[in-house]
Order: sequence, then C-alpha cells, then structure tokens
Amino acid sequence: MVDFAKERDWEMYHSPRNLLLALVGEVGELSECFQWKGEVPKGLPDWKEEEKQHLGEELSDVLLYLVQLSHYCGIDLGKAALRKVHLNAIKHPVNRYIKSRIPEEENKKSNNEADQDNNNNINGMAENLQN
Ligand SMILES: Nc1ccn([C@H]2C[C@H](O)[C@@H](COP(=O)(O)OP(=O)(O)OP(=O)(O)O)O2)c(=O)n1
Repeated sequence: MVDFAKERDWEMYHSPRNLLLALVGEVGELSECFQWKGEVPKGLPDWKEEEKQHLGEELSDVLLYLVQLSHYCGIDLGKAALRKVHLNAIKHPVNRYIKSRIPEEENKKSNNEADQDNNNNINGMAENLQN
C-alpha cells in the first residue's frame, strides 16, 4: 500500500489524520451495504453474489486504510492486535460468562481468583512494558 501511494505521488496526502478520515468514510460505505435491510442472518444467505462482492470491496477498503493508518503511526498492527487478544482474554475470563459450567459457590470463588489473576497479569504486563 505504501508503494501504491508512492507511485501515484499521494504520500503527501497520507497523513495519519487524512487516513483516519478516509477510514471513517469507508466505514460509512460499509454501513450502507446493510442500510435498511433489517436484521441480516449470519452468512448472508439471501444476498446476491454482486452484493457480497460489493461488501467484500468495502470491507477491504476499511482494512487497507486501517493498515496504512497503523503504518504511518508507527504501530505494528499484527503485534498490537495479538497483544490485545491476550489482554481481552485476561480481562474477560471464560468462567465469568459461562456460569452454567461450574456450580455457584465454586463460580464465586473462581471469579475472585480470576479477579486476582487479572490484577496480577495486568500489573505484570504493565511492569514488562515499562522495562
Ligand atoms: N488517496 C487514496 C485513495 C485511494 N486509496 C485506496 C484505499 C482504498 O482501498 C481505495 C479507496 O478508493 P476510492 O477513494 O476510489 O473509494 P471507493 O473504492 O470506495 O470508491 P467510491 O467512493 O467511488 O465508492 O483506494 C488510497 O490508499 N489512497
């Protein structure tokens, strides 16, 4: 994508702010694909092939601007996303949400333990990041 912009002499326009605005514009175009359709079943079984292809184009535009925005902000998006997946798992432990899997008393206990683990993990991560 960086070469794509360089070849067209567009690099001067690709500031973080402009890329963010372009990204938001494409999110608007993506929303239009779903506009006025009501709730849509997963897999979009009733959509025509052209509609799905158009949806793929809009999703790609969002992704391509996101990748460029990350690049020009000096963020390694792959690394940042993997770290965030890890943080999400710590913040939202499975047994807090799937209560039917464990008896109530044990669940209370495991929630307290999970909270303690969370705090330890988050503090540990924060320390690692500072070092
Ligand atoms: N300065 C630009 C212009 C375009 N693109 C790339 C990123 C997107 O993937 C796509 C967006 O192109 P358009 O601006 O032509 O937008 P659309 O493809 O959505 O066309 P339209 O708005 O006519 O539906 O091209 C880019 O990187 N930098």
